Amino acid sequence: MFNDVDDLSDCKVLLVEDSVINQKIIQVCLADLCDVAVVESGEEAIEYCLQSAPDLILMDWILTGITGLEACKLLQSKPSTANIPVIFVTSNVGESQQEECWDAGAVDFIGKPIVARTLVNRVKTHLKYKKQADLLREYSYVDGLTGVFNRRYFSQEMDRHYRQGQRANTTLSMIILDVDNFKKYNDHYGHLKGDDVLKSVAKVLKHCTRRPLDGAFRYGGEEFAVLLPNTPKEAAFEIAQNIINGLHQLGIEHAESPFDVVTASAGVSSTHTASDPAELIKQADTALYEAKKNGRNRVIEFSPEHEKSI
Ligand SMILES: Nc1nc2c(ncn2[C@@H]2O[C@H](COP(=O)(O)OP(=O)(O)OP(=O)(O)O)[C@@H](O)[C@H]2O)c(=O)[nH]1
Repeated sequence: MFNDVDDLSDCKVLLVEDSVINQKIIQVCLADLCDVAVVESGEEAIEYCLQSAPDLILMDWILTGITGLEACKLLQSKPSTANIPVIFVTSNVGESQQEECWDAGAVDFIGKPIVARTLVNRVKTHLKYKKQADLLREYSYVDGLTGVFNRRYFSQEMDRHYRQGQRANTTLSMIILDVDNFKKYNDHYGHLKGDDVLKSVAKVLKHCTRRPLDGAFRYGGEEFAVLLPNTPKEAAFEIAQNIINGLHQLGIEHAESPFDVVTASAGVSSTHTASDPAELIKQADTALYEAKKNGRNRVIEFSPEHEKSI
């Protein structure tokens, strides 16, 4: 899992330094290790990090405008930048300055004048830590069998997208999808073949949800969820239909199904009718129940009528 952390060439270090000579020295030292971007002030550093987070920041202490220490504290206070490790590069290495570095949230400091080997080794060590932490976070969010996100991440993403949709006044839609007659499939073909079916479903989901904010999740055993931020229910219905058709067209033999191939059913809901995340999920589930009741291999969009029929 961690074999690829030794290659740091895809890592980006942001150097916050207003001395051109120091910029050049550090860039030359790190040239063979990783990518280095340079900004000259704390304000620019914060703006840069909000656009695209680097893997590590090398921060000068004394800068024009806010100090490096203040910039570090500001970065630590924002959820989207708090994970970026900051190393101070400073000639202020007295005891009280070191205390201030730690208090500001820095992970390390490097004294000036710079010793090339120390700089390279410290940067290498912290980039490796960062890469390992990123990988662990990614793995803890991904379902091991299917490669789509897991249910824990679904809960986080649901909350985040719901709140974002409320703020921006946009519609969040969701799909819940369940493989049809899957117990019979497992009983007939065996559990391993069943696992292959789940992998195929995940592939179709990934193929049909391509916008950057769309997310596909394994919601339960043979149940999947799709979150579609900024997507009206009509468009969500179409995406669900594409998924159902896509799976049907794979033509995976299912001798125990009336369709002869593996199919799935889906329920669609949106914040047009749901007023909180729990209701959004419940409504998609209700619509899925209707799809199963109406013969399977189909998509049903939630309607308040369904609640009366339960
Ligand atoms: N192979 C495999 N099977 C799983 C996994 N998770 C859940 N299942 C199986 O999925 C089946 C779901 O069965 P049911 O809930 O009865 O649903 P169904 O047979 O698909 O029937 P309908 O949903 O009504 O069409 C059970 O047999 C579970 O054991 C998994 O990770 N791999």
